[in-house]
Amino acid sequence: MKIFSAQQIYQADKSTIQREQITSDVLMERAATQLFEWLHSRLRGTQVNVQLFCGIGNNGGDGMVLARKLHEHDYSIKVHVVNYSERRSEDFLLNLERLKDMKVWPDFINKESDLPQISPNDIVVDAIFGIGLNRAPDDWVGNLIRHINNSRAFTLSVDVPSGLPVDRNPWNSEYVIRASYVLSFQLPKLVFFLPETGIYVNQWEIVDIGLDPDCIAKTDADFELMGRPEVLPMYRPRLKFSHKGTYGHSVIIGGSYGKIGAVQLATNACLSVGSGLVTAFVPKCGYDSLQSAVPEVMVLTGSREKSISEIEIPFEPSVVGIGMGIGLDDDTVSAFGSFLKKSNSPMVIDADGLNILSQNPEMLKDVPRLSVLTPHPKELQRLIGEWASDFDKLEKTKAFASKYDLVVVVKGAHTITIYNGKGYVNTTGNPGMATAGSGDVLTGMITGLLAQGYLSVEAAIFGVYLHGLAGDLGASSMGYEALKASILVKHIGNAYSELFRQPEMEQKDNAH
Ligand SMILES: NC(=O)C1=CN([C@@H]2O[C@H](COP(=O)(O)OP(=O)(O)OC[C@H]3O[C@@H](n4cnc5c(N)ncnc54)[C@H](O)[C@@H]3O)[C@@H](O)[C@H]2O)[C@@H](O)CC1
Ligand SMILES: Nc1ncnc2c1ncn2[C@@H]1O[C@H](COP(=O)(O)OP(=O)(O)O)[C@@H](O)[C@H]1O
Ligand SMILES: [K+]
Repeated sequence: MKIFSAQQIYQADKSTIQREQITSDVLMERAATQLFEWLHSRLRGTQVNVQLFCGIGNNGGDGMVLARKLHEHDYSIKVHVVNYSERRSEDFLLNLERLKDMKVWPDFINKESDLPQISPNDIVVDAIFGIGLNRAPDDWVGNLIRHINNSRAFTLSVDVPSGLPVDRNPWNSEYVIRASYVLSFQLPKLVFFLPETGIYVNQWEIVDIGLDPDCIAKTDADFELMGRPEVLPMYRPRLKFSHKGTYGHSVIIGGSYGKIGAVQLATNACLSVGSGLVTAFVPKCGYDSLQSAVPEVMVLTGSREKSISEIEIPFEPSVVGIGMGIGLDDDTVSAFGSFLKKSNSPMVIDADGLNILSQNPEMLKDVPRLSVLTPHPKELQRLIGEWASDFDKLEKTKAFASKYDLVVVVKGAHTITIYNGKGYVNTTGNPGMATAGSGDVLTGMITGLLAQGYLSVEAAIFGVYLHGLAGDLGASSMGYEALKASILVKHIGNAYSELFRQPEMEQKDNAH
């Protein structure tokens, strides 16, 4: 699913209005009807107080329409107009009149007003600001937002949490609604998925308001949300008359004294994701443990006991995954550098492999194009330098990836794969995966997918999705805390099955 900028959303609104030959208030009515249906299907007439806070733009207009519909269905409502500007939108005014025609009289909140009482049992509808927010809310509006947050009432935000701009970080983090639930029109917003701004969104859901599908299809989005429908078509089926050679020979290079487990996890994951053959290249101290822990894996060793000082692979691997637990010894660094110089096909680089690149940036030119780099935030920072915000981080990563023609997997709660100026936002995974070695598992999986012929960007996106799904399945049986990296590996097979399971309630199962 595409993720649009505010400008692109306005364009899609405009194009829908033109194409369907409707007026903008018809689109607003349609949007707010969806909001009403959502709320009504959950409340089913329950006598709860609904307090609607509506701005004076079109987001407030949506709130006005919702208020009218709730009133028509005998809900107990209180409507507040947050009167932050005299420049009221036409559709807001139109719907304010329609509400008054039904003898519902909103109160107008301005700078001098007392803050309204909100009980924790009320439902708050937040329709103060939408995607039109372009500067910090005034302090009195910010205080009202804080008051709503402090009420602990269930807060349903219309389109976006008010006070959260869609293309930058908020000016003042206190002046943003902490939404219990966001109903986002047609498409999700990038801010829902970034660590600095995703904290304002507990759960979100798309409401389909029928925006022009041609316009959406034609518009190039900088970011895309990767759910099952986007990932499934990337799957490469196994062929009946295939053999292990069909699915590639992966080589995992890494490990040092005390860090052989990283290679064990990566090789195991590489096999489980479907690589035909897997060889590990480790220092001598890793030989026995690897041979007994993962009998399917072949093991090569270097000449040293505790670290890698040269990398010699006596055959042409389909793909190499390198860096986990490899350490930063001088000899390891030069072995890594020489290995890069003689490598031509895409590889996967993780952990200390990335740290070596950060410390020796002249090596970057030797990284084969279309290689996949999998940094966690600290490793990314060492590679691309400090950033001012998540938005800045993504721009800098895009520039870095384009400069060296690489795929960069920015790991996090919503891992974002960056390639060719675009970002692919992952939807699977959970906080149980914040555990030692889960990154090693991901590296092994992406390597194993490349071995099977997936293109670099697809191996990264598909691997990240499947890795998160394995984590979700693991967490569903054992919870977050006990989830360990080795359990992720055990669930890779289940994750494949889950990918192909037909959800019974696909239509309704779209909350996040
Ligand atoms: N355009 C359309 O056809 C549709 C728009 N819809 C709604 O319209 C919303 C966008 O509406 P608007 O463009 O009117 O914008 P908003 O309702 O988000 O904001 C209202 C106006 O306030 C002003 N403003 C921005 N920041 C401010 C601040 N800090 N203090 C005071 N004033 C400020 C801006 O001029 C802005 O246009 C969407 O989020 C969505 O809820 C929906 O009704 C669906 C259809
Ligand atoms: N809160 C979270 N939600 C979802 N996924 C997470 C979360 N925290 C970590 N992960 C995932 O777990 C992996 C952690 O990788 P990394 O930090 O490299 O771990 P390690 O170095 O221990 O192997 C990444 O794929 C990341 O996306
Ligand atoms: K809002």
